[in-house]
Amino acid sequence: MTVRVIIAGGGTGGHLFPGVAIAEEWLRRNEENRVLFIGTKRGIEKRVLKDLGFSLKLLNVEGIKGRGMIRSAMALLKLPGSLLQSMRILRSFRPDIVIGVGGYASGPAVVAARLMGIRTAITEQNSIPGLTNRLLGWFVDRIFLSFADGGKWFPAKKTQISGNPIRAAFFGGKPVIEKVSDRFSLLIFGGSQGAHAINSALQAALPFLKPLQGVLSIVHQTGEKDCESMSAAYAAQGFNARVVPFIRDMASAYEAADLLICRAGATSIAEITAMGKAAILIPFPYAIGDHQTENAKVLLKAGAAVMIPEKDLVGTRLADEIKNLHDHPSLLKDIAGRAANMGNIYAASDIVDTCLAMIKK
Ligand SMILES: CC(=O)N[C@H]1[C@@H](OP(=O)(O)OP(=O)(O)OC[C@H]2O[C@@H](n3ccc(=O)[nH]c3=O)[C@H](O)[C@@H]2O)O[C@H](CO)[C@@H](O)[C@@H]1O
Repeated sequence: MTVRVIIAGGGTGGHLFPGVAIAEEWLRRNEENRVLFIGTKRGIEKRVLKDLGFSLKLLNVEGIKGRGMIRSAMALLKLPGSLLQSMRILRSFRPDIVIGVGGYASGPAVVAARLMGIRTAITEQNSIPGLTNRLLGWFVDRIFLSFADGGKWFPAKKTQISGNPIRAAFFGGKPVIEKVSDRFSLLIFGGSQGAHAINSALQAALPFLKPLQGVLSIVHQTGEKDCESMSAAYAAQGFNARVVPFIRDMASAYEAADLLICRAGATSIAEITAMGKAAILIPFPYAIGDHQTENAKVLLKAGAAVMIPEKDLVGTRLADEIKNLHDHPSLLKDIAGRAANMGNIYAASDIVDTCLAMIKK
């Protein structure tokens, strides 16, 4: 049986990449299966899907919540148009199922599918869902949860705790970046868009990391804005670092790292645990319901990560945590081992199994 699947949504990597993981799994099952993505032109999907070999259709849709009265009203006015756009795409592609992965484009695409009698599902990566998914929960056939906690926002009989799907490269791929074996390798990144607070803290930490200068190997993803200034800061302090706005091959970057310094987005957490990596987590404190702190605490309680709340993020503290983990290899290894115990690499496979059963019914 061949299946035609639409993956709708994205915007940030935390929503899009679980969708990519599900798409990969459909194609792994049967290379005749067809997958189409629906997103927006401003989302990360526009920049990354083509290189991954996936087709993308764009909707003219924006976020409604938290954007001021006028912009919210304008976004609302665009909704009927994006619903019609979605229906045209669905009529032409004829999917067996539409899976919303969160983000603006998932709303109209999933509602259009529902109106047209096509099977629907959503994935919720966080323990506290965003507005689009909360509303879609009432319409869809199935809700796949990364965290059991997310369930309390949705009708219970539709939910399935599947875990957060991660791409195959994170657990079976061959690393292309060689690890520099005699160095202590840091991978610093701030979610899919970079994090100014982490970049600033690193700059402030560099003078205190001087004792490790000859030992550190650093890869730092800054986002677009801070790339130049961060490069200059490393050069000025005499550190050798590879500084980039975005990393395309994250699986290899994780693989080569001894220690990660990053936010605590749900998809980053799923990847860290699947790869069994030690991390210093610095949750983004303004995410809905402070859900990144909740994500980080799950690891913290299991001794599977170190956490620095952003309010405590100063150069000395960050440098001390890095030095401590460098100086105590057994501690680093224990943290990585406990993280590995929490990894779930079967989420995409479980989601595709359930979707197949829904389609066959
Ligand atoms: C600020 C905010 O609200 N962020 C949310 C957003 O985060 P964000 O989009 O940052 O998502 P995550 O941290 O969960 O995931 C980042 C994803 O981007 C990839 N990546 C990252 C950097 C890079 O250079 N290259 C790259 O490919 C990572 O491998 C990962 O797959 O979505 C997540 C999942 O809904 C939420 O939990 C986060 O709270």
